[in-house]
Amino acid sequence: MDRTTDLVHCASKVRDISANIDLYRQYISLEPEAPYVVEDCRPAPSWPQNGRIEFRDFTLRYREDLPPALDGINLTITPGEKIGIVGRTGAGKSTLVKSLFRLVHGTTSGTLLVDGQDIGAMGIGDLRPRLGIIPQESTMFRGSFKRNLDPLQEHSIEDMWAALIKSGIAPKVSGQQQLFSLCRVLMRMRRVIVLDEATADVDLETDRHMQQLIRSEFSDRTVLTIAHRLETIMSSDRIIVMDNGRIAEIGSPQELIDAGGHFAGLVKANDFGA
Ligand SMILES: Nc1ncnc2c1ncn2[C@@H]1O[C@H](COP(=O)(O)OP(=O)(O)OP(=O)(O)O)[C@@H](O)[C@H]1O
Repeated sequence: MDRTTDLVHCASKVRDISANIDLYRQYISLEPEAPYVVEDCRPAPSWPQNGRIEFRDFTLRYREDLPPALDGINLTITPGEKIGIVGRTGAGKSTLVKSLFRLVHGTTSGTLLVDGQDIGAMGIGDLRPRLGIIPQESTMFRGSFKRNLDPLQEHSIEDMWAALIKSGIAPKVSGQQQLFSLCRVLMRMRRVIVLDEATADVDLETDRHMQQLIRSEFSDRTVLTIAHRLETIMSSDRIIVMDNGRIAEIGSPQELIDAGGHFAGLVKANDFGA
């Protein structure tokens, strides 16, 4: 009986050890994060001043054996432009915006410039904090409300209150976390702001409130929006339709409606009318 117990004990130990080995293998196979700062390629403290984005023949593969998730993207977004991004699932929408933050691990070719600066050459510590993002799922961590809102402690309490009041976070019952992310972005007011399905989980009223705020507060900022609801991006200056890692359609909403392609189909299906 004792031997059986010993055997069971041993078997469970072996299972634990092999699970740890698997975990260790996963850790050592993780790609190292890019350098935080590259001394000879540091942007000016005021960068980016305008918010011009240029993808030049930009290709990204998550793995060598996979087809490109972005395939030869050539795109110039002018300062202050509002860009809506749509496309089927897996079309490359998230990869496109995450590339701006270098949040995707993979191999790239071509260049991605923000205000003339090659973002692939600089450290991620000089890149990521200079751009704004409202992701689909906001990160909250243990700590005070203020610490969550301003983790780097860059802002005054007045700035924080101004952002909180503008966002209308207090009386809202739904979308609190998204409004919290909006507050963070409102406090920092970066030149380039990305909304990656930011309002997918909020109700229509909160979505409209956020869009209205983005239009008024970020009127001179470059804003890229991947939208769950078509309504969210109908007032964009230009719409990009992604398909299979490529830009399939690009133009103003009306131009794309007139062209009668994928976007026009979406508009019709959503009963927006031409
Ligand atoms: N971490 C990853 N590793 C490998 N392939 C990935 C990874 N993330 C995305 N892909 C692939 O890259 C392509 C583009 O994905 P991406 O998430 O950018 O599309 P999407 O248009 O944002 O889709 P969705 O609307 O579903 O979010 C897809 O073929 C997807 O399967």
